[in-house]
Amino acid sequence: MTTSWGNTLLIANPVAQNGRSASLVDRVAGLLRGRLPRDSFRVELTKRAGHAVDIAREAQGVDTVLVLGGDGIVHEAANGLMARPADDRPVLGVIASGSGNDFAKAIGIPFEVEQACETLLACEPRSIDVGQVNDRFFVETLSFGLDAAIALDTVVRRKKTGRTGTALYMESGFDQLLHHLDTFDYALRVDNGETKLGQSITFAVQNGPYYGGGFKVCPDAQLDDGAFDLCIAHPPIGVLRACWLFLQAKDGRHTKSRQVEMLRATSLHLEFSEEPPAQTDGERLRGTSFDVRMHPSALRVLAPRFNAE
Ligand SMILES: Nc1ncnc2c1ncn2[C@@H]1O[C@H](COP(=O)(O)OP(=O)(O)OP(=O)(O)O)[C@@H](O)[C@H]1O
Repeated sequence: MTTSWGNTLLIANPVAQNGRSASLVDRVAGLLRGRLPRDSFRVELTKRAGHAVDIAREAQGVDTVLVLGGDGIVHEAANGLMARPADDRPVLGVIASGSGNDFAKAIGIPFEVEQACETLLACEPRSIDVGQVNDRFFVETLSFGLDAAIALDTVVRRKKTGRTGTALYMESGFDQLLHHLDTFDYALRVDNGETKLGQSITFAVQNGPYYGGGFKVCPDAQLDDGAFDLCIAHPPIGVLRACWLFLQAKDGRHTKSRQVEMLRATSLHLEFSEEPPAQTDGERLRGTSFDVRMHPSALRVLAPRFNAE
């Protein structure tokens, strides 16, 4: 079987999903070695947080970078690849073995690793847009406030309990909803228009539709439409109403609520009066001032389809 992959590097995060990912590396490597031309495939394990950025940025003579891990390792590899000139940017492929795997879901990669490898081997590269917030790139999600607090809380909770996925996000979600329903004052300028002041409980800027282990916060977000979809939940929202909206968001049914504002943008400037909890692709982000811009069709990914159900 021939693929269009060329020289292929697998970057594997052995600590993803509380270390369960480590046991998958040999399985994936064995499977792919058997299907790719001799000497065209090698594996590198990450040794520390941030390592995948360096590996992806510095890989020489590589045409395709595959990652094995969660949204964090996808985020890091994408940042490494985006630091390279566009004409020397390998294609990205994802084998999901993380806890949330929102990006893999958005590009239609199955979560079972053998199926993921078969799917990747059968598909051609497709271009996706990449977002940038200050000096960081992101492929799926950027959010501030309650939902970011939930995403960050899941990391702590997962280490304690070993739980993962939607169940974990639900557990963190209800805890944050009951105890940290905070409001953040913001000033927002969309596409160089007028600056508008507002208050938010959650503020999401999505490239793809998912965050938080499959919550469809912006159901219409498309990875290849050259624009961000925004979802802003405005106060006042009581605890019961917030819990209801949270459950609705699992299937993207929250968007018609009167407290929820949906927007589209290709660039935005966002200032908060105090530092909110913030995440991008599930990784913590710090600060109060955020410039967000779009890089249309900047990265090629191995994807059978976009925005899988
Ligand atoms: N060898 C390593 N040692 C410690 N941390 C690492 C190592 N390699 C990567 N990391 C860090 O692990 C974190 C989590 O990685 P990843 O997202 O792949 O798994 P996950 O958290 O289980 O999945 P998800 O993000 O989908 O919930 C990232 O912040 C990454 O920087």
